[in-house]
Amino acid sequence: MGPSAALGDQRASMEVVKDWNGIDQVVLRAPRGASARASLHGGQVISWRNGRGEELLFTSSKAIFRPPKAIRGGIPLCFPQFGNCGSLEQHGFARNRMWVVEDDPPRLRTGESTGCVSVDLLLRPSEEDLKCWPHCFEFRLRVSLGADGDLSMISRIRNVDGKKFTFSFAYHTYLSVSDISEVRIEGLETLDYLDNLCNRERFTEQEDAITFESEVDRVYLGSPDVVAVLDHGKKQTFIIKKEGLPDTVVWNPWEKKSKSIVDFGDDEYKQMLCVDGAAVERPITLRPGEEWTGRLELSAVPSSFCIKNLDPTRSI
Ligand SMILES: O=P(O)(O)OC[C@H]1O[C@H](O)[C@H](O)[C@@H](O)[C@@H]1O
Repeated sequence: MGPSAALGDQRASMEVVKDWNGIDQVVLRAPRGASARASLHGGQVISWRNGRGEELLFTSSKAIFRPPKAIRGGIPLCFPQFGNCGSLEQHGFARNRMWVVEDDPPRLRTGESTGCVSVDLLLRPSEEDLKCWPHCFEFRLRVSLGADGDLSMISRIRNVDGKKFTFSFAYHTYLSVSDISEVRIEGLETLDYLDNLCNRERFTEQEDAITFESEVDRVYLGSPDVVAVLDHGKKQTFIIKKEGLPDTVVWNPWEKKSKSIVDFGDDEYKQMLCVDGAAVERPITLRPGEEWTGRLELSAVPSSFCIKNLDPTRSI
């Protein structure tokens, strides 16, 4: 074993394993030890670990890892509907379907970085899906890990139908936090938001930073493409960068709602916070042959690396 291997260095790798229900999971490993795991159930990233092996995403101890239930945790994909504003089941069906690995996907735009290891997943509608949402689409998801352990996700949704269709979308990202009372979000101050707890009424954020003392369920509108989630307990900051996704959803169910969610522990709201790059207020319309791209990039850095070092105008 060479000296670098002794320090935990390894080659980037991708491996397909079975979970305890026999469902395939794709495990990505970056050279300095970071890893990510995506289940073909929902095309859902269910784990993202840093180079020290620490889990950065929350998954409930009561999560059910079998269709037709979505997995409570990780990064469910809400498509073609976010929430319950529409005729479909809550958050659409993509998170409950079996995806496939695509070995030879169409190329991304030139110049797009794809990390040091990645996997491409694909969802096409089934006959049943077409009965409730009669639109032919191809949803391609690339999940990548950078050499530094950053997690990036690129969603490409293509209209392969003969007529236009409209959808909403979210990367419903369950971040793992030390304690919700130790967490604040920077980057959403002064924005307007729709409050799901008040019939989606529109308000303007008055706080300098968002902190948590009760249930929160909001869609921040026209949010910047870089938002920071500071966790004082872990002295760690999540940097969330997005592209093609105008809104940011913030959700914590708090005590009472937690007790009503069957696949969620009564006290688990303390260890999680959902901050989603999303397109909710203005759904996306694709004409036949058109494709939409929405990107999300997550990094976890020591909090001493302050948000002021970030340039919100830099695209990902
Ligand atoms: O329980 P789920 O269907 O996974 O939804 C969990 C939550 O997702 C989003 O954050 C919505 O804004 C919430 O209203 C919803 O409660």
